[in-house]
Amino acid sequence: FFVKPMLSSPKAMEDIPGSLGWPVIGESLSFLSEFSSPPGIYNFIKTRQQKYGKVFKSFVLGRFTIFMTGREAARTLLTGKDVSLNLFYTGQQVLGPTSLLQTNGEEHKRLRRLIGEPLSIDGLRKYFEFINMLAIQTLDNWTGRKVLVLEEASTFTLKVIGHIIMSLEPTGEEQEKFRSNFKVISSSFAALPLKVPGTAFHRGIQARDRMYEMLDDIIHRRREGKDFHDDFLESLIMKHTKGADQEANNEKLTDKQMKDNILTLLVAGHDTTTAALTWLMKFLGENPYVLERLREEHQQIRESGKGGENLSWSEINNMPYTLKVISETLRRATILPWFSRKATQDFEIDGYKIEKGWSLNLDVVSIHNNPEYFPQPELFDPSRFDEPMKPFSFLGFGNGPRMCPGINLAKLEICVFIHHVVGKFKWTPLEKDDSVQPTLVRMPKNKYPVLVEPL
Ligand code: HEM
Repeated sequence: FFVKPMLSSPKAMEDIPGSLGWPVIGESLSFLSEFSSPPGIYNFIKTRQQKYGKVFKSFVLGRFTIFMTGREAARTLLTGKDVSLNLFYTGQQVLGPTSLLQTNGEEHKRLRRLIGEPLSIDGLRKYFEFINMLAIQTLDNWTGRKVLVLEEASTFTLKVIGHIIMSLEPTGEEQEKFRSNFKVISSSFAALPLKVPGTAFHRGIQARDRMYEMLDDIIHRRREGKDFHDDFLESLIMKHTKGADQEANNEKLTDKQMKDNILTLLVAGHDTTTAALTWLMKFLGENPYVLERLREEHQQIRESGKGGENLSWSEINNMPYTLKVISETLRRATILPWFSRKATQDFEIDGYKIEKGWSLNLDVVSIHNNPEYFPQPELFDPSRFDEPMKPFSFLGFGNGPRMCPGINLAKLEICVFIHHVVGKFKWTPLEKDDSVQPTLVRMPKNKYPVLVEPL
C-alpha cells in the first residue's frame, strides 16, 4: 500500500510545486490529522495553497497526488475526456470491477442509463408514500427523547434505499441482516487495505459476500415467480434475464454486474444522505432565523391541507426555500471534500503539465469557501442561492458525466423528513463539538445528540 507507489519515481513531478514529505508515509500523517479536524482537509490544503499556489503535489495515503482547486480545474476534471474516476483500493475491492465507479466511456454511459430512469423524478413517485410513512414512523418516537440524529438518519435512509431497491420490509430479520452486513461493508472503506482475517477490510469483503448471497436468493425467488415486487431489482431482472437470443444476451448485464451496481448505489447513496440530513439539522439548530423561515414554508403547506400526515407528492415540488437550505448545507458541510480522478492522457492545467496515470484531487472545500463565489462563506445563508451560481462553483452533487444520479432521491428523502421534523419539534444540542469523523464522507463525530421536544 505505502511501499509500492514509492518505488515509482516522482521525478516527472519535479516542475509541480509542493512537498512529498517523509519517505514511505509522505504527508499522510498531517493529512489524516487535519482530515478529522472541524474544517477537515481545508487546513491541510489552505496552508499548502498559500505556500505553493492553486496546484501542488503531495504524497498522501499511498499515492503521489496533485491537488488542484478553482472553477477552471473543476471544469477540466469533471467534464474533460482526459480523466477517469480514481477509486481507492478498498473501494475497488469491495465494490467489484463492474461497478459504475470503475467503468468509463460507453460502459459507464450504459450503466448510467440503467439507473437513470428508476432514480428520475417520475421513477421515484411510486416510493413517495413509503418514504412519507417511514419518516412519520421514525419521528413518532422522538418526542421527549435524547436522540442521536445521525443514527436516526442512517436508519431512515437505509430503510428507504432497501425498499426502493428490493422492497425490503422496514422491520424484521431480513432488514436486520441487510443492515448489519451493510454497516460492516461501509466501515471497511476507511480501513487499512490488509486482506487478513480479523481486519476490518477482510470483514468488509465477507459482509459483501453475504450481501451478494442475500441478493442471489432474492433474484432466484423472483425468477422462479415465487415473489414479485415492482421495484428497482425487478426492473433489472426483467431487462437482463438471458433468453434464447444470443445477440440480445450479450447486451444484458450478468448477475454479478447487477449486484456490483446495486451495492454501488447503496454505498454511494447511504452515508451521503445520512450526513446531509444530520448537518442540515445541526445548521438549523445553530441558525434560528433560517429555521423560522423554513418552518413558515412548511406551515403554509400544512395549512393548505396537503401537509403533515397528508403530505402530497405535488407539495414536494413546492418547497423552494427547503431546496436552498439543502444546497447551503451541502456547500457549508462539503460532505465529499474532494473528488479523485486519474489522468488518462497528458494535459495541462493552470500552466502545469499533467502526465497520464497521475492521481488528481479536486479540492472542493476551497471552492465552496471561496469568498469570490460565496461572500462571507462562513455564514449559513440559504438565500445566497436566490441567484444562479457561477458554473462549477457549487459542487454539492458534483457536475458533468459523473454528477450524482441520486440527486432526486436525496432531495426527496430530505424534503419529506424535514417537513415532519420542523412541523412537530424543537431540539436542543446536548453538547458543543464540531469535530468530524475521519471517514470519506464528512459527518459530525458526536452524531449530533439533541433533546427533542414537541413544538
Ligand atoms: C445528499 C446526498 C448525496 C450527496 C451529497 C451526493 C454527492 C455526490 C457527488 C458529489 C458525486 C460526484 C462525485 C465525483 O464526481 O467524484 C456523487 C456521485 C454518485 N452518487 Fe451521489 N450523493 C448523494 C446521494 C446519492 C444517492 C441517494 C445515490 C443513489 C441512490 C447516489 C449515488 C451516486 C452514484 C452511483 C455516484 C457515482 C456516479 C458516477 O460515477 O457516474 N448519491 N454523489
